[in-house]
Amino acid sequence: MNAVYVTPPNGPVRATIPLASSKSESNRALIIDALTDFRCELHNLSTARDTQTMIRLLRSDDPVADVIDAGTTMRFLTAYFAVTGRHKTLTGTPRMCERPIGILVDALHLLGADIEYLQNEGYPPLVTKGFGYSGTNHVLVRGDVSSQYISALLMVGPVLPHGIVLELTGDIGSRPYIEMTLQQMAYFGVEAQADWNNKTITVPAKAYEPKKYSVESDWSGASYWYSVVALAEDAEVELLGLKERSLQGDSAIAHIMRPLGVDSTFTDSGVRLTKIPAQESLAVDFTDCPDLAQTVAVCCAMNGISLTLTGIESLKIKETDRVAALQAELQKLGAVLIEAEANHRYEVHPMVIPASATGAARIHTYDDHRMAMAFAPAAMKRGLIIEDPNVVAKSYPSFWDDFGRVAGVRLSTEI
Ligand SMILES: O=C(O)C1=C[C@@H](OP(=O)(O)O)[C@@H](O)[C@H](O)C1
Ligand SMILES: C=C(OP(=O)(O)O)C(=O)O
Repeated sequence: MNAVYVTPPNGPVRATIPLASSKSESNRALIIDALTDFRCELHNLSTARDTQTMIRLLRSDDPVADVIDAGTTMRFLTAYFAVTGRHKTLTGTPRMCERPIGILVDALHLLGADIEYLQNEGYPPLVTKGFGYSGTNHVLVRGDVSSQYISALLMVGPVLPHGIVLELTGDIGSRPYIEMTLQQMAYFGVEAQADWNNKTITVPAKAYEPKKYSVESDWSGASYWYSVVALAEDAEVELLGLKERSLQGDSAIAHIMRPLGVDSTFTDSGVRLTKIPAQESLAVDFTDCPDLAQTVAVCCAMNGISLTLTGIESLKIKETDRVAALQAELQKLGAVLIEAEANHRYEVHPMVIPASATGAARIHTYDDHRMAMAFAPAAMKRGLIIEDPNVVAKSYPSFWDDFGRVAGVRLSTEI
């Protein structure tokens, strides 16, 4: 499918959505399971390509592990293969080979891992060649580039002879993902001590306990449905399998979307979204929840809400440079995203350019699942074409099936 044409609903939106499960939780559970020699019983693992790739690569004897475009899979497997002394080449898409990994590899080197870069220093592809404990278990790791390096080190920490002590430097981004890692480790019997004031996390040397574990539905995937409800004239949507008290930091979408006009009522089966009046402007710090930034930016742009965004620096090193991608595509909807100050404050100004002057909106998705899914809800207001729609397979393979089930939204493939 080259593109999909999405048209606005012709009546009220009523839908019950069985969400995909979280790829973040799944990928952590899979690494921990591997460290118990696959003795856990994992339920409701995500169908996301990132998770399916993790499952395949953990079980494979192939000397080359191609993670495709999965950041967590690349970072978590690098630590796992390194510390377990495996000889593996880790590679991925051209974009994956532009996403930095030097901070993690430096830390693993210090612990005693033998890792070599195959092309560019600090970037995949790389090869893990063996492990001889250095005697050092105390490592300094920057906290302001990607939390995935920290999660990767924490999960392999218990199998090192003296555990691991991580001292985080700089601001800490995506901290809820680090907390998710610590909570999943605790569930499997390894209690780490996190001292957030001193930015130090101490993990004991201890075997994980093999257990049953069931993965929750994906709050990041839920965000697109919040945007649908905010943008549709009349909407009520129920999202199944979500919990109010979640391991996932992206559950923050429930609070962020309230001033944007969406109320959340938690039920035994999930959460029901209904419409309430929206504010005219909003400021959101995305430091803890970077994956929500695109959804909220598009939602505000389409609903005439001025948005101030902070904490979005990490967006530049994700599946694409998401700041640049948003800037280019929001323009097609008549809105602009500008860097307001050099101190990383950005603003979305909705509808600066009259819709009549912008022509048919054909949204380019930049090999980024979240570009496709963040822009799709704009179809509540106007017809649009989303290019390369299958990109959603990375985290939410059934996204278009679910979207097509929304009453009155018509999807047609466009060649
Ligand atoms: O650990 C995880 O599961 C993730 C951490 C975040 O990355 P950063 O820590 O690089 O921001 C997030 O953007 C990504 O989608 C998933
Ligand atoms: C950034 C993301 O994933 P990753 O870094 O794991 O590729 C994402 O899913 O938005």
